[in-house]
Parts: sequence; structure tokens; C-alpha cells
Amino acid sequence: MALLTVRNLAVGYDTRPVLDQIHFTVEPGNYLCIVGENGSGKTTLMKTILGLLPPLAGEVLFEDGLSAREIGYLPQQTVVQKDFPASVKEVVLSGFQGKCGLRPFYLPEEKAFALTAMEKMGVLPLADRCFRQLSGGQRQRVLLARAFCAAQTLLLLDEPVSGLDPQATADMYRQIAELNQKDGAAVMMITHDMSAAVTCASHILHLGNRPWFGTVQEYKNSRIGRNYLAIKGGVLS
Ligand SMILES: Nc1ncnc2c1ncn2[C@@H]1O[C@H](COP(=O)(O)OP(=O)(O)OP(=O)(O)O)[C@@H](O)[C@H]1O
Repeated sequence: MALLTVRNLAVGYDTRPVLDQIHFTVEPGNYLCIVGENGSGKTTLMKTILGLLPPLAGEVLFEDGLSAREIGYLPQQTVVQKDFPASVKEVVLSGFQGKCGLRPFYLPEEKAFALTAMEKMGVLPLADRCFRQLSGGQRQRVLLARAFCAAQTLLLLDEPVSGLDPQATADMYRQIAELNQKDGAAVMMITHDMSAAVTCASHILHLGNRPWFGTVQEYKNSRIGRNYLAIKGGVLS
């Protein structure tokens, strides 16, 4: 069974649908990019998968043993996040909060894993720095380490490179690719960067009037993919 199966899903607010007829699967090791115009419903879909919004119709099914709480989530950047008054170490460790339940402390193995995650993302030297004093690129790598602590099977990343300069963007894509290829985490990433989407991803979910799902190669050959890549300046080869 796939890690995540979405069938005939409609998402929206109250009873007002934003999107319907969404079908896709995420298998272990997949790298799925979710693309589409502003306001097409990418974040709404991600919140529904995370269980933060109820589906208006259809199903979100997780593989046995996996639940919405065991997904590593890197949310879209917000002002509140940037002002978070905590150290880098505390932010990364907070990835374990979902597993703590009522336990008011972190286990030694959780602390050790957080150190490993910080090392992987190249932010270990920043461990005692205040999160809000970091650069945008450093903050995003800290939040990726946090997401990896929360879950190693499936990571949901909402526009992880928005606002980053080209070097920080390249670093972030490299870290995400490593988590996917070396650590075996399946990735679902919302992005407006079509060039990255068709380079990094194995699959594309294009949201719009008629949601489209398939492999990157199928997307490049499809009418919707060719049109969108032409508009967004992506790579067609
Ligand atoms: N809390 C909310 N209540 C009602 N409608 C909302 C809410 N949040 C978003 N919407 C509406 O839902 C639609 C989809 O928004 P969503 O944020 O999911 O789009 P998106 O594809 O992630 O956009 P972007 O690319 O700009 O981040 C929009 O029309 C938006 O105005």
C-alpha cells in the first residue's frame, strides 16, 4: 500500500469547495511537487492531509502505522515564526512535541536525534543561537531539521525556498534531496519554482480546475504541463 492515498478528495472551508476530484498517491521514496497558480488550493490541500481541515468529500488514507501526526511539516513562512523567541536547538527539538504527549521533557534519544538532524542540515554550529536572529536560509534549514525530527517517512514542505537567495535556495534543495535519497524520506513539496519541480521531483500534482497527477516525464509530455512550463519558464527537455 502507498504511504498516502488520496481518493476523490474535495477540500475547502466550511462547505465552500476550493478543489475537488483530487486523486494521487505517495509511495515510499517519492518526491512529489504540488504546483498551481496562486489561490489554487495547494495549502488548503496540505492542511487537509495534515488533519487541520476536514475533507469536504473523499478520503485521505495513510499506510498502516502512519498517521497525520507522524508527518514532518515545514509550514509556509509567517511573521510569527520569524519572531519565535527560542534557540535553534529548542526549535528543532519541538519537532518531537507530537510524540511527547503529556511528557514534559525530551528523551535522551530525541536529543541525540535532534543533534544528528542539525548536523545533517549544517546548522549544528548555530544550536545555541536565537532562532529569530538567523538569516532566512538558516531559518528554513532549522525548520527542515525540525520537520525531520517529527517524522522520517513523509515530509510536507510548503514553499520552503520562498524569499531565499539563489545560494540558500540551492542549499535547501540539496538538503531536501539528501533527506529523500539518502534517508529515504518521501517528500511532498509545494512550489512555484517549476524549474526545480521538474528537476527534483519524481511526480507532479498540478492543482487547478481539473487536478492532474503523474510522473515528471508524463507531465512534461502533457498539455497542461507543456502550457504551464512555457508560462513559468521551466525546462521542457
Ligand atoms: N481560512 C480560510 N477561509 C476561507 N477561505 C480561505 C482560507 N484560507 C484560504 N482561503 C481561500 O482558499 C483558496 C485557496 O487558498 P490556498 O492558500 O490553499 O491557495 P494556494 O494554492 O496555497 O495559494 P498560494 O500559491 O498563493 O500560496 C483561496 O481562494 C483563498 O482565498
